[in-house]
Amino acid sequence: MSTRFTSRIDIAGPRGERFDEILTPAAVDFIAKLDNAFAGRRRELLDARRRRCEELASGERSLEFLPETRWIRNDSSWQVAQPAPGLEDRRVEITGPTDKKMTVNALNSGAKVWLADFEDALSPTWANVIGGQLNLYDAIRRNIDFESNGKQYRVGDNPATIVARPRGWHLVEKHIRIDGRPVSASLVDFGLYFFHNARQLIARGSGPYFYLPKLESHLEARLWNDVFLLAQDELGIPRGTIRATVLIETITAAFEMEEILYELREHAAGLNAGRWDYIFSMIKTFADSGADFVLPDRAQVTMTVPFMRAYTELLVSTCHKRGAYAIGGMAAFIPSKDPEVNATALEKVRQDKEREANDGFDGSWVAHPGLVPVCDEVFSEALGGWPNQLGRLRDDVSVTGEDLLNVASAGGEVTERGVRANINVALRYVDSWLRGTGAAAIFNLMEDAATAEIARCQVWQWVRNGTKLDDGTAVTPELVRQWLDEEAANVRADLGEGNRLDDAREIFEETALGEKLPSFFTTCAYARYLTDVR
Ligand SMILES: CC(=O)SCCNC(=O)CCNC(=O)[C@H](O)C(C)(C)COP(=O)(O)OP(=O)(O)OC[C@H]1O[C@@H](n2cnc3c(N)ncnc32)[C@H](O)[C@@H]1OP(=O)(O)O
Ligand SMILES: O=CC(=O)O
Ligand SMILES: [Mg+2]
Repeated sequence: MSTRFTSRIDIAGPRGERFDEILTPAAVDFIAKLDNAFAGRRRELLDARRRRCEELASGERSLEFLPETRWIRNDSSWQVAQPAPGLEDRRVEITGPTDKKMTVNALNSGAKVWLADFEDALSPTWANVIGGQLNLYDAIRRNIDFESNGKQYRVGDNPATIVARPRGWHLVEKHIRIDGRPVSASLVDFGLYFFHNARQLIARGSGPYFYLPKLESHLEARLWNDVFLLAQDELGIPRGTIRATVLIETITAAFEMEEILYELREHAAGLNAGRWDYIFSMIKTFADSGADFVLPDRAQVTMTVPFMRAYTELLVSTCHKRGAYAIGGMAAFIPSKDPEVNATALEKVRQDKEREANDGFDGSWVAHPGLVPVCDEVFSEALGGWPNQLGRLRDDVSVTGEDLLNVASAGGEVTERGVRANINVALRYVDSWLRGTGAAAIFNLMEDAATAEIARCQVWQWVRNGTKLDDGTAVTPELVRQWLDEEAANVRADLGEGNRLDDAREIFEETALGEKLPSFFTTCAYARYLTDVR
């Protein structure tokens, strides 16, 4: 179905129940204003990404702290905005998709913040995108009570502060078209949430807050800042009301952390160490740069390997120098009904949070309500009565560009088990994503889009480099195809009827075994499988 709101805007896609409450003419018009103002710059920045990527791959260029922005790093006079209402204490942040049940559960989880996810944990079907907006709309207005399986769901008295995470700049939303062009998915997710909820949130003592994913440069942060300025002006909301926490989850952004905070300083709340996409970015950026950049099995790339420590140490010291919160990342372990597995998971999460708290982070992420208490306990002890650790300036930290790029420092090895694990988890996750679920529990771990990206990129890198396994066998396309057949058969036996394994396999083959390494599996898989709109 296709409905014309104005001469320029088309909404294509099924009209779900109450979708018209989100896709009002005024809201869609607001998206169109954002698109008109920023679509061109978005395209230019995506071109700049591509050019930089090619230059890095060909060795024409290397990564360094930018000489032209040294003045920003050397100017000690600037700080980011003061913490906004509801964001003063961020010791525990729960993340999760915006389906109805998870929305209520996350808000009631005891976490200080809920990252309402339209990104790594989203399968961007039209139903999920607009349904998620509806759930947020209802939850903010305390109008989301329901019953399911005999359990009452109702937002309690002290809910978490909502921080919405729109999709990244690389994605489009094909169901909203302006002059025939699909609109930036970032602008759709941001725009609809902001348009409908900013005033409500402010009236309730909170505000319109965002996590910004997958930025690759400070110029992309500048674009977001300009989006915020226009959006606030359009709705007559004072500039500086929005707060944004930027995920540092690409290697190029790690070289521009201070500049990113500077660009957004009027709206900046902090930086987050998005470890999974960071690993993905590291592999992708240097996939063709030779053996020195080949990472070992995914399970061996932990937060304690030197190049990952360099990144988190730099993040904390950069944030605290500028009065910004440093928020830790996601340990993938989730609670289990098996007491032994559960105890191990809780212990692993505890160790992860202890390391972050000791390093000076102001809070961290958990994937499940059952992990809120452990994160709370660890950070409460480290904070010692304060809402943050901004006072810990970490002047002792000195991280060089070489430290950030020292992939070889990870050591470790590549094994048959590691290759098979990547194939297996990628198939399972992509199957889930194609069926509309963007976060899944797989072998007692929380897996999302970043996992599948790491898994298929590692395979590509190992094949490209003819990497030798621990037993001396080289990783070849033929070997991977043989293991792919075997792993697909195993996975099929578990998934049963109605699975999308054949499609998942096709996506894996294209994105892990093709001649070129695609930037994201989500972009092509979205266009091919999640929408009929061409
Ligand atoms: C790389 C990154 O970007 S990390 C951030 C993105 N990823 C995420 O946000 C993933 C968040 N986590 C999840 O989605 C889920 O925890 C999963 C999919 C991993 C597991 O979910 P489930 O299989 O439902 O777990 P489980 O059965 O243990 O859930 C128990 C209860 O907790 C709820 N729950 C589990 N995780 C969450 C969550 N993150 N938010 C809110 N509620 C949750 C379930 O809805 C369920 O509620 P119920 O008792 O009312 O039915
Ligand atoms: O978004 C978080 C990450 O780790 O990736
Ligand atoms: Mg991420």
